[in-house]
Amino acid sequence: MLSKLVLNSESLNNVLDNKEISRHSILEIYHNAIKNPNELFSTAQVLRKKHKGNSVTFSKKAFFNIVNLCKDSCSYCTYKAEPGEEKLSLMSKQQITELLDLAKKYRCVEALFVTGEQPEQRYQEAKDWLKENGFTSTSEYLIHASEIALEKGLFPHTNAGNLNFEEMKELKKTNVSMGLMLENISERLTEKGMPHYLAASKRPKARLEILENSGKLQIPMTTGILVGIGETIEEIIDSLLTIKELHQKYGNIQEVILQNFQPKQDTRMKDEPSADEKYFKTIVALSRIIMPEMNIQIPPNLSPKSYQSFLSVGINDWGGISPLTPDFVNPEFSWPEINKVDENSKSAGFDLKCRFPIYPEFFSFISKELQEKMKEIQNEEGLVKEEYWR
Ligand SMILES: O=c1nc2n(C[C@H](O)[C@H](O)[C@H](O)CO)c3cc(O)ccc3cc-2c(=O)[nH]1
Ligand SMILES: C[C@H]1O[C@@H](n2cnc3c(N)ncnc32)[C@H](O)[C@@H]1O
Ligand code: MET
Ligand code: SF4
Repeated sequence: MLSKLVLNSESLNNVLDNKEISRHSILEIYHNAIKNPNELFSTAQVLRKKHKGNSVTFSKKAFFNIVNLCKDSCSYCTYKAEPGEEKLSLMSKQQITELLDLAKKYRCVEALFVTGEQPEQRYQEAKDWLKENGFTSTSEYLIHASEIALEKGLFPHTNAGNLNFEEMKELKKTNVSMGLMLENISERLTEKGMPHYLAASKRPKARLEILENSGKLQIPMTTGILVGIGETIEEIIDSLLTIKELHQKYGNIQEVILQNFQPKQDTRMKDEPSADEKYFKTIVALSRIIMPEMNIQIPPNLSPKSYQSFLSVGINDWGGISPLTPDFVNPEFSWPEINKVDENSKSAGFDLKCRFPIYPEFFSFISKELQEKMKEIQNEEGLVKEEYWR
């Protein structure tokens, strides 16, 4: 397969020969791809086949919108609620338990716990809610929720923004993996008028520190970038190189999500265009050549008409797909039916597989107890797909 690909680009030939690629070459590849993307796309495809074969994975999940009060304000976000708003979510222990039971009935394997950024630091409502449930911090509550999830046979994956070292250390006991989007490594995007101006937790230094901590703790980590928020291509490439360096240093990045920005009413970015599909695809392919062995994910609901075409530019994962809860971050984009994703993956030439919220390559990072619990519901080949996508 490799020898069949005849490329004009010396840089892409180097990539196929497993040579390290410089920032300068990546930029050059990008600019050539803007004129004609074929060589970049076929290189990404070859690497994808080489490292991931013909399979594409997903995790069957339920999305727990634990608390959406948030001390930050990103200009693109409608997840965040203010006290009194209709969309405000403050899940009680009982609501969490009920949703876990329902998720189990639907045969979900993942409980995705999402929160705003340290809500109790800014809102009395959050403090009261924690107190009513018997806790003093959001992370304490998440630790408790994760324990119940495990008891019920679901595997927790928490993305609660910037948690500190001790909080992550505690959550590692029950979470098979955790998530934190880098978003972007650019300081410029935190300046006045930019999307992260009012979000201290999105300062690159702050996010990096958390990701570094996840490395020191050897937590299988999901991270990624948000594409289309006014960044330059240099800033995208620097963000991808940052993730690559983190992984070279600690070995714990299990997947990279490439999330395409979608504008929303009632946000400061409502009049900005959504991420351009050609631009987005080029970035997907660049990610594959920068990190040939990485698990690379795009959410299918954010490209409803064309998600399957991303299989031929380098992705190998669809992320969490929920049969019962909305995507509370992008509620206007419902998740496709798993059957449909199967069909579409198949007609593009790929084999859909169900995975846990931790990829098999990382099983050794987590406790024996957690590994045993996962083994209870799978056979030698992993999760039996037919059982998990109805
Ligand atoms: O695998 C993950 N996917 C995460 N995703 C991806 C999510 O499952 C969906 O695929 C996308 O939101 C699609 O809109 C998030 C999406 C959000 O919009 C907000 C938060 C997250 C957090 C995670 C996460 O921690 N891990
Ligand atoms: C949880 C993740 O959801 C993503 N996120 C937040 N708002 C949007 C939006 N408008 N469009 C796409 N993704 C978004 C961010 O990347 C955040 O980290
Ligand atoms: C909708 S964002 C949810 C997770 C966290 N608040 C973050 O931005 O990273
Ligand atoms: S994206 Fe996360 S940190 Fe930013 S406002 Fe929304 S909930 Fe808060």
